[in-house]
Amino acid sequence: MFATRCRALVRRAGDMVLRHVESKVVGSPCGGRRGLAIARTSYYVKQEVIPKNSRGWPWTVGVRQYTSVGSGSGGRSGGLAVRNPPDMFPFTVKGLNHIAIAVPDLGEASEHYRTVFGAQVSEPLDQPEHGVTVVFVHLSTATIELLHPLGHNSPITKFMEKNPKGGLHHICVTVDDIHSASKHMQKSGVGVLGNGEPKLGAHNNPVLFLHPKDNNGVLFELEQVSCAEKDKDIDA
Ligand SMILES: C[C@@H](C(=O)O)C(=O)SCCNC(=O)CCNC(=O)[C@H](O)C(C)(C)COP(=O)(O)OP(=O)(O)OC[C@H]1O[C@@H](n2cnc3c(N)ncnc32)[C@H](O)[C@@H]1OP(=O)(O)O
Repeated sequence: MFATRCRALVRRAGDMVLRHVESKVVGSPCGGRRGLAIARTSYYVKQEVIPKNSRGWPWTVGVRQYTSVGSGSGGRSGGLAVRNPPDMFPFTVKGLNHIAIAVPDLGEASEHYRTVFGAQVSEPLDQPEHGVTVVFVHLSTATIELLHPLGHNSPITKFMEKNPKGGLHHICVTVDDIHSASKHMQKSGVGVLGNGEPKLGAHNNPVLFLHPKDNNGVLFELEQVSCAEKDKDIDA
């Protein structure tokens, strides 16, 4: 019922939006309870489907961002012409997961974000597989991961030597299919660090890192987040 109404509604808004919304909402493997559908929709497609209760329609379609549209030639966003990713793109970036900052003193940094930014901060968590200890700083919709070297072979040791006061270390984005993402990166000439196989990260999800020299000098982490986990976030 939800899928049918959504399809019918979206059809009114044009072919490009129809294809996008169908692939993300109607075809979503995370489909389920209707009450969550709106929240899930706006999460996946970045506000392209906006809840609205006028004229008996539960939703209306508004075009805000077109960065994750999977097909069609493009559209307009905020008055600017935008181009869509290639057709049949092999994976989807669902959004920003966290931004990591390497710090020389975890306790001091946690206290800084707690008392200066008013953030909720977690206890330090050792990640021996990754050679770091992390603290999560929760800032409403954004999470900062504070990093400090752990053990003798930490991958962030050199970074700390070059940036003794700390610095922006990496950006982590959530993806729906980390194996497809990894294959696509390698095909595109982007170096996947390590042996190319995902490891479990601090959230117990599979993660991979991409070489900074292939991404404008920025180290990227990809984290695959399961549907169940997203539902937990939406419920919270
Ligand atoms: C717990 C988990 C989670 O979130 O779930 C985590 O966060 S684990 C977080 C920690 N784990 C990781 O970072 C894993 C992936 N990282 C790595 O494999 C390594 O850190 C590399 C990125 C390959 C860098 O290795 P290393 O520092 O030993 O090599 P290197 O000094 O020769 O660096 C090679 C070039 O990359 C640059 N470089 C190094 N680290 C960088 C960074 N974080 N951001 C931007 N550029 C960076 C260096 O300046 C250098 O540039 P020039 O050549 O121009 O001088």
